[in-house]
Amino acid sequence: MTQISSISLRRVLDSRGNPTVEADVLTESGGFGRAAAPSGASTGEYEAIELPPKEAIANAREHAVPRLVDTVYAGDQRAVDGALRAADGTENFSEIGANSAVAISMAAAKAAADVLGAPLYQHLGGAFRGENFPVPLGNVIGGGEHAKDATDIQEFLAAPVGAPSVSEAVFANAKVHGAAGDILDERGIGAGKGDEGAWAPPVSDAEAFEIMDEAVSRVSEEVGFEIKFGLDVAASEMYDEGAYQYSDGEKSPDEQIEYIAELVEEYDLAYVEDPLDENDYEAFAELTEQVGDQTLICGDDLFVTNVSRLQDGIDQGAANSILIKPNQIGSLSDTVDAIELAVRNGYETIISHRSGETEDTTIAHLAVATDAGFIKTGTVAGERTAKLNELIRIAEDAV
Ligand SMILES: C=C(OP(=O)(O)O)C(=O)O
Ligand SMILES: [Mg+2]
Repeated sequence: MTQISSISLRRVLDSRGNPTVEADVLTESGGFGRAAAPSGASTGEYEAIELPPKEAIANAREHAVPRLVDTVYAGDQRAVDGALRAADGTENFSEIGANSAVAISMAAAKAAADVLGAPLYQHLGGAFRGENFPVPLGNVIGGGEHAKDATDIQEFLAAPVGAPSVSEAVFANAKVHGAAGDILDERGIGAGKGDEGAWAPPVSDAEAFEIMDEAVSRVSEEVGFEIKFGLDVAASEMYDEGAYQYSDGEKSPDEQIEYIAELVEEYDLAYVEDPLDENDYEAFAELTEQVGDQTLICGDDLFVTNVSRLQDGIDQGAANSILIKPNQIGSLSDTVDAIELAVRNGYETIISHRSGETEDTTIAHLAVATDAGFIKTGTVAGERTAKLNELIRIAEDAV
């Protein structure tokens, strides 16, 4: 029933106005799935390879499509992803492109769900998936690689940890974004927005902390539940010549550990992603030792959704949570392997968007299917609200 009968690949626009790969998968019984690859700007050194979309599409048409069509069943995700791996023949999808691979992989899952008449989260998670819903982490203020002349730290994220429901959490994050805008106005600071729709004001990180702190406490008071905040430092992007390069000077790795530990204490941060360079497992382990019982120390560029990098982290006690981005590794099976390894070892999982996104909502389903504690998918902007609104619908559907 779910045998793949055709695959179409095309270029579509992403939220930055760049082309990306979209895949349609059809099954012999008429099941249909469509998915598009997102794209990062602050990419990790060890991510699977995103090829220019024209090249990725041409190579996937030549090598992957013939192996899948009339042969593989969309309902057998391992077989789909195994065929993609075999067609590619490299460790990092550099032949057909992780962008083509992940689009086909996700579209096949959707086609299978369509045949079964089940929502994607149900197909991926099965009857025994957990009953929890992820807490959305919402990017409110940001800079780094996502906006020029703004903060050094890439993302200041609202974390509505006390929200009684997904929809209240989603609306709370939007309110925090609004409150941060008000506070910027009150301070006479004009701000544009970065790639993910977060405010990108020309302020120091210290001022951004003040604004975030004020915004979450205003909204927390209004909605009546606890809202914390967190960071994606994206520290690999600032690491150069053995030090972290901030606008107001540099910090050695030891100073960086001390600085982050102080921020965790001072602001009671719920979440700190990539506070250290992607090659410095030892420093991650040191920071995790110091503050890992108070906050989530998350590896994004550190782990790149890759089981072998995650296993190294587990062995060394580096971080206590992992950011999960399907396009960093190139297939849903590899993604789920990383999630399962994390869960078996007590690492929290945070399913994440990329800074370049489309209307695709797969990550909302994946987060619910795998019982992830958190989902990072922005706050405002259509390609972000696509996922958040889907989460609200899933929560309604799942009761
Ligand atoms: C979402 C992120 O940005 P990008 O997609 O640019 O890597 C991130 O770093 O977590
Ligand atoms: Mg990151």
